[in-house]
Amino acid sequence: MAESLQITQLGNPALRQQAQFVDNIQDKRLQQLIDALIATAVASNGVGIAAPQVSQSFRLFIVASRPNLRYPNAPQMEPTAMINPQIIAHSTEIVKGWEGCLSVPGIRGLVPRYQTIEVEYTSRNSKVHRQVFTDFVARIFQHEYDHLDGIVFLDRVE
Ligand SMILES: O=C(NO)N[C@@H](Cc1ccccc1)C(=O)O
Ligand SMILES: [Zn+2]
Repeated sequence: MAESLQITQLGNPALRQQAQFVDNIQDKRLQQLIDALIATAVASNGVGIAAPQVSQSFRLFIVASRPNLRYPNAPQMEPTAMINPQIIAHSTEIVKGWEGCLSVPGIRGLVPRYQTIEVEYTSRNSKVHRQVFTDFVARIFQHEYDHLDGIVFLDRVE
């Protein structure tokens, strides 16, 4: 298991950068960053983490939903690296749900998100995926996707 990295906190400008498109997915350093992000999410009991949260301004995040103390009813899934992700379509339905952020410790907020989204992303083996996510996994995706544009959940709390 790779070592986990220090998480950039709110107030650090690195969290507000516009992250850059990933050109070479097979680059060794990028693959090591993916391993470190997964280790960091697991070590922090997170269900997701985005590269800007370790001050790496790449359009890359991990979605790692699994039931844990912080989100006991989270669905179980394999931690998945999503590279150059896009939201292709979304439901009109919007639902509010509680979110936290590893970069904003100790604070939760009620955040409106699309209930269902159709997404496209490239996985770490350079395969392009198109999938539909709903409810909590859709929420995590939208939360991480925001980080790639320097947006944090507090910006969306009504
Ligand atoms: O800070 C992050 N990811 O950026 N991690 C959050 C992700 C998250 C997203 C949406 C709802 C709940 C939780 C976490 O608490 O694991
Ligand atoms: Zn976050």
